[in-house]
Amino acid sequence: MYALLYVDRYLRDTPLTATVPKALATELRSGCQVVFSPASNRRKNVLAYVESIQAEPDPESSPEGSVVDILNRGIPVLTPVTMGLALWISDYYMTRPIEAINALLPAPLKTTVQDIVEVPAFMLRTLDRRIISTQLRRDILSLLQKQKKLSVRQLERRLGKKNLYRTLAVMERGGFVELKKKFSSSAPKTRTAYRPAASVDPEDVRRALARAPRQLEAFNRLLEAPEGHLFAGGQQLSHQALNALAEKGYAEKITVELQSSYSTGFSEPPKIIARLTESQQQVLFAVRNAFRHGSFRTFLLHGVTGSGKTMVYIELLKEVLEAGRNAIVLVPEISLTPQTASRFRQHFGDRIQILHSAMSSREKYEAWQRLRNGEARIALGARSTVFAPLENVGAIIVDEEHDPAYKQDRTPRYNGRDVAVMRAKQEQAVCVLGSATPSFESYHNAEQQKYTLLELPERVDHAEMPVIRLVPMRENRRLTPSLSEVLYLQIKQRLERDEQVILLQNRRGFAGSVLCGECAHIPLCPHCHIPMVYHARHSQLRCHYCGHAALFSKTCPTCGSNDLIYRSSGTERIAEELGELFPGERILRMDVDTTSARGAHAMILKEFHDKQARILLGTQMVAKGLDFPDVSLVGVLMADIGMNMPDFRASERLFSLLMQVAGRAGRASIPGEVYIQAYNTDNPLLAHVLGGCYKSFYRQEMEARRDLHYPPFSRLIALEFTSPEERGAERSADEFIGMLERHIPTEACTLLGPAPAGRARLKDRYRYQVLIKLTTHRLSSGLLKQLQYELMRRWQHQQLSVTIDVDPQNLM
Ligand SMILES: Nc1ncnc2c1ncn2[C@@H]1O[C@H](COP(=O)(O)OP(=O)(O)OP(=O)(O)O)[C@@H](O)[C@H]1O
Ligand SMILES: [Zn+2]
Repeated sequence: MYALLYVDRYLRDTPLTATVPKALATELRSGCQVVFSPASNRRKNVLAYVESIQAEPDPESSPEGSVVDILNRGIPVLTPVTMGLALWISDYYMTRPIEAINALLPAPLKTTVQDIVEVPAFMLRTLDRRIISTQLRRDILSLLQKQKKLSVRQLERRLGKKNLYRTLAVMERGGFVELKKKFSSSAPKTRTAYRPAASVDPEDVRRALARAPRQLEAFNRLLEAPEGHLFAGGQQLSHQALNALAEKGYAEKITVELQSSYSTGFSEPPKIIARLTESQQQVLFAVRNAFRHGSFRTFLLHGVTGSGKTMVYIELLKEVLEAGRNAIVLVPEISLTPQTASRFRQHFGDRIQILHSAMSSREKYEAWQRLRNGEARIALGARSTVFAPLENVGAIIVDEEHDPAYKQDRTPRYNGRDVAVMRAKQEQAVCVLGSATPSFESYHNAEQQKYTLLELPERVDHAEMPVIRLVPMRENRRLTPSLSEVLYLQIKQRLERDEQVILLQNRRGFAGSVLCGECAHIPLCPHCHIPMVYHARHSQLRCHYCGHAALFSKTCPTCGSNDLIYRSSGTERIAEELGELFPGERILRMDVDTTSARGAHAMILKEFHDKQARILLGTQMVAKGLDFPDVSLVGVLMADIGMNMPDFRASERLFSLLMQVAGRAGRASIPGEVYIQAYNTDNPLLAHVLGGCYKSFYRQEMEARRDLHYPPFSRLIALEFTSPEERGAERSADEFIGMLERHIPTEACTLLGPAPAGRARLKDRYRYQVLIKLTTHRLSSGLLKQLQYELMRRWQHQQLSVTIDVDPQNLM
């Protein structure tokens, strides 16, 4: 027998043939993970995946080695559907099948170093020699009896024998051994927390701390902590203050076990929703009918912010589970939307498996196994959750389908949303793409009847859409560099009424750049040649692309002048300005810098949810899915950020950001208002935002896209040529265009470039781009890949790397 295999680290486009020994033949199935032993070097075993099994060898390819062992107890790690997806991805996104396969399996499954064998406790007593039929099995058992636990590697070494997995799996089925994975973090995760000391009277403590405001505040917050304790390092709760409290005996240090896998660190009391609204029911009815029909169909659910899309998903999934089928829910980034995840969890309990990037290897591995063996029936998580090892999937939901986070920015550069549609097709499932601001691609597909459009034009419970107002910054009095008097008064009013405010500034750090008023010098990143961002807290300049950091000095490094101008405020500076305008008010800041610690997002959102703070300031993170009833005001500090980016999707992105953040206001009984500060008030996009109308914006933008043949009127393939040598990057791109033109008719596509990329140099590499616009034809994946390899081979001396990005989301 022969198997066609995709072998790890063998960068090939087609599977290779391997012989299968008789002993393995009955167990081997397609999708199995196996050990491949190449004929050229018998000792160099590699992991591989079985594409298919054949009785006869391929007449064109002779066997290159053999399958010597089967992993994962012979249970295929790829189902026919996920194998099909991997092959589709490698073809559509022009990568190698093994790269796609590796992308869809969790890391712990792709290594055998943690594999261990144990003897189950009872076996130690009841070893029955008659059952242990072979010498090898007896040897294994006697070794294990001495050691109780050995890694598979150790076992192999001691026995001087390799490829024991199949034997071990047979022995495991007989109950003689247990095969496990050992993870370094075997102990449950814990964290130090603080709680008020039991023996003290809060009033005494408050008096004693009258002169230590930080400690006093920390103590007050401990008293109010919902779970009775707080962790250090969260917003403004410094280790120092808490330690001081502990030393004085006012607080106690305790160790708290962190909840595992599904927990996102955010929870809220369940909300009882008696019944769906009329429009929710209509939408549910349409999707449910398609589901009952049992055939593939994709819906685009265009529902305004706060229209109750989540409840529709939940009701649909209830029916899917009842019908005995399974489901997948994709969200852009789970840490940013813990609220959505927790609502699903409330309804489905253990039947849902939440996949979280902050999970440990062990948690990831266990979650994967739970889905593979049917213990959990809904997988919810970010884009890679589309590969969940579930069988018989009946529905796939993609929440906030417009979000660019669905696109993976490394090989394979797939879009989770598009893979979701492909998977639904292969599973004969319904697929629901939901958004208040659908991507143009999806809306166009709906107009073309490829998707079925469903709408939720109103908010639930008669909540009104927020009123949106523009604040032209040139004409308005400013109280600080970033805050107009108008917005200030609005914030003040909300605080007086004890309502909440969300403020958006889509730039982090203190100042986007620092300009010398004397000599006009701007510090640039030495690796990327773009302005370094000033971070006041660490007194550092940082490059936001490569992370390079340098010490900030208050004098200009070239002329020594003290006259430095801080341009383009970031969240850090705005937090400082707000602190001055609203002394004593706690301001939560949410951006990449404040959320790097595990669980930090959830902590900030929880504090805001519990009204321990009334102002939440942040980057685009604050625009995502938050559903807090007391938020009555949303302020955008500078809508101009992102207006003039050289990317044809810049307007679409900004429109959707503004609409999404506006949508956080007035979601319950308190009406919402939105104030948008902008300099460039003529930008037509703003008029559409003020009108709150997606369709009018879509129509207008689509005209421009049609004229310029941009997606959805064409398909784009972006190629990037990078090299430490500028010449190499540019010339190879040129050569590529020449080669491509020789291979394809000119009318098949438009070629743009080569041109330096939006960020022409990143991390010491020069970047040149070529953009292929395909209006009618398709390009064969094989041709482009062949040209790619050819070029990399020819320009090896300049360390050229060429990446192909199909349907690129980011042209910078
Ligand atoms: N039928 C209903 N009756 C009462 N309240 C409801 C109903 N359906 C949903 N809600 C509530 O309405 C609020 C908004 O719902 P949800 O968060 O699902 O909106 P959404 O459409 O996802 O909005 P966004 O696009 O802004 O994320 C939630 O608090 C939800 O609990
Ligand atoms: Zn840099």
